[in-house]
Amino acid sequence: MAISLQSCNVRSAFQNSSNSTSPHQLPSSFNSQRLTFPKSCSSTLKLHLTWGASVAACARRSRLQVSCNKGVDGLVQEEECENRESNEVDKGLTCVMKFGGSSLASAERMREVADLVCSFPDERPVVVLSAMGKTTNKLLLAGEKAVSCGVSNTSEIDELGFIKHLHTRTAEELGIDQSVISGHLTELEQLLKGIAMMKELTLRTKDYLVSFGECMSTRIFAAYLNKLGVKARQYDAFDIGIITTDDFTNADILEATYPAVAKCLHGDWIKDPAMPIVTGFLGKGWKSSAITTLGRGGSDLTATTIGKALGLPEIQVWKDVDGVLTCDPSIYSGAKPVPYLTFDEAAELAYFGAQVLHPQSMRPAREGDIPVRVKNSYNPKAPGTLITKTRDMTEAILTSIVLKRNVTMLDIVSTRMLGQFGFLAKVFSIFEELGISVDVVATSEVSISLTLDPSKFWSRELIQQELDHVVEELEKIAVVNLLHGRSIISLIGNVQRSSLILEKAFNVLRSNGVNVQMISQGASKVNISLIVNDSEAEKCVKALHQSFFESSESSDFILGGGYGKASNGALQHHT
Ligand SMILES: Nc1ncnc2c1ncn2[C@@H]1O[C@H](COP(=O)(O)OP(=O)(O)O)[C@@H](O)[C@H]1O
Ligand SMILES: N[C@@H](CC(=O)OP(=O)(O)O)C(=O)O
Repeated sequence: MAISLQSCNVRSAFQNSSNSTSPHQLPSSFNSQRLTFPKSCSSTLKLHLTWGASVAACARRSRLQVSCNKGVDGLVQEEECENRESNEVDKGLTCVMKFGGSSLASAERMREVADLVCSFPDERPVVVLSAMGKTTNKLLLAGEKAVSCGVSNTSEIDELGFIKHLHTRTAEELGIDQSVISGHLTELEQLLKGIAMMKELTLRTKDYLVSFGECMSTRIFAAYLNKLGVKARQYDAFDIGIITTDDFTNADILEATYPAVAKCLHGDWIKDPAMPIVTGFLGKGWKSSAITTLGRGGSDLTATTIGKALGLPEIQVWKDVDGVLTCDPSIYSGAKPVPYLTFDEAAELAYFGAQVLHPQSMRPAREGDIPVRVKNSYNPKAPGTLITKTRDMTEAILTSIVLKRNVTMLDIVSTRMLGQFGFLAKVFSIFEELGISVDVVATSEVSISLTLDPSKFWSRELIQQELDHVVEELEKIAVVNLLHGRSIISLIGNVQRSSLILEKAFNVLRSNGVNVQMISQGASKVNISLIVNDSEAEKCVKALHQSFFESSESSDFILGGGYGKASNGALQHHT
């Protein structure tokens, strides 16, 4: 019998639990990755493991059943590994399939998604669902209206009517009992009345409010699968151990989540196999025990978190496009699917604003080294995008172009009151004190250019008063120029070929008469960011796309001057 421990560390010795007083029985061979036990050792074993990765992951890979005996919060867990190469375990869960709101807009779409889920006979997926269509936006709007409309008018809020109609009609068209969602619809209306009474919508209440979307879509979908004869079980993420910080509307997943989710989903599967249908986007604050959300688009993160917790071999994220595209199709309809990406490229793309993936969603997949496939639920035959740790970069130049609009830029030039270290340290300490995040930075000895993103959807909005305060503080040590209405164009690709990318990009921009105001190449080595005026940004993306992805000609031109390397290694250019 062998257990591949992957990243679990073995802390102490082994015991044959059938005789707990016997001396510790060491495995016949041992290294940090793999334990091999004598053949005779087929009964229940107790292992003392330090959590480094989900023990369920080990179990799946080694086809052993693992169950936690203790809570999820201690570092050292006592595990029982039973050598059960039985059918249930062989037929364990095989992948995560996540469907976003764009895949779940109507009863018709729910039917298609159900067909899709059931169309892979060898797959036994954990299904993660977002709210139907535009439900989350409508819930937020209903909440905002409730603040000022008066208690007696809450029932008349248009968005409440829309949500009720969408969900009751969907249930009706799928032929499932309205009781599956009627309790939630009543509770939603009561919540809106509560908001109207209090005349306030706190972040905590916002999270509770939007949770109704995912709670209802998953209940409808699970009931529909059961009606089709496919045994399914609905789960609310906040009840299965998705434990987060208490940062309402933008919570982070905590480590305790992984063993807790594995214990719950794997345990239930072993006892009574049924397809798990889990709410995306939601969690439970570890201090408050209240419902939290993971930031807009957070169901992608739920999917990768569950994938890592269960150590599943693949995570599928189903969208309404043929995978990750070479740029946002709403900016340029000529965007094409990107067949392969690394986790780093995908994370950078998401961080710099490509709506297709949640910015944090690659982290669990990278940590668990689990491939993520982005597929189109409207066109399942399309190959989609496969995201893995590494890929063949020999031919790669540019992968994707990402545009982030409405960015504020600051040019900060030292008055030389402080030395070089003092200047940089002081500038960044001001941002830290004010809790403002910085996106793109380029520095020289005496100047810093950086961007602040007021529209960043996973952080709070910056208001003018805060910006004025930043400028006031910075002006104590520098001359500051605040520039609104800028865009960041991120060129994601093989930065080993940055000279070629820059030659080509600058040639395109120059021939379009565009002045680049700052450029920065981050330490991640997969992204070069260019800052231009908002008004010129779309034109730039189209021209860059045509040059990089639609022209057969490679770079056979040289662009002279205009940018240099800053002392910190960041490339920079100022107009
Ligand atoms: N580089 C890109 N590749 C693919 N889609 C993109 C890209 N940039 C923006 N998008 C947009 O992201 C959308 C898919 O993401 P999202 O709406 O979050 O899907 P879902 O709700 O299904 O999770 C697409 O419809 C597309 O308009
Ligand atoms: N429903 C949430 C969470 C989510 O992930 O949605 P989607 O998968 O449709 O982007 C939102 O709209 O933000």
